[in-house]
Amino acid sequence: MKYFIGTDHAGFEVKDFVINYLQKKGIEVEDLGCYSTESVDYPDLAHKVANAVLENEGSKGILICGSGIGMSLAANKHKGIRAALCHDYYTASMARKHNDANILCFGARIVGKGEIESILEGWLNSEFEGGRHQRRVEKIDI
Ligand SMILES: O=C(CO)[C@H](O)[C@H](O)[C@H](O)COP(=O)(O)O
Repeated sequence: MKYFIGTDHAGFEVKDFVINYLQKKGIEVEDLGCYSTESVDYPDLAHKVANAVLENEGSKGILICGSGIGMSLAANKHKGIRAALCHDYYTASMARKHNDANILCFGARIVGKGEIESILEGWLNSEFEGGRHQRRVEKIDI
């Protein structure tokens, strides 16, 4: 399973923390930017990660901005992307179990590193449950 990660300037400082966390679990991660705290526009990174996920079957993405809102809005413009803005273990877990989300978004100005670990755990420990949720997920794309 490969992950693509992207942040804007607000998310830049936690990016390495997330990458290290995933790599320690043996997960391959490709960093698509940004590469400094210089101000950038979150949609540019959201579109980059969304396209990478769509082009690489079975891959997933992580997008981090200040609130996580802008990243999720932009990524969800792509057909086939289900980007979930998560705040804790429960929301991250449900995003995988019920929504089969393929991009995890969170806000670096909202959650600290302890909560980020919980979000990543909730996401990584949870699998899509299918069944009635499959039907509902299929109704998302129009
Ligand atoms: O997109 C966002 C809000 O929906 C993100 O939180 C951005 O990181 C934020 O808007 C960036 O704000 P800044 O004042 O330009 O740092």
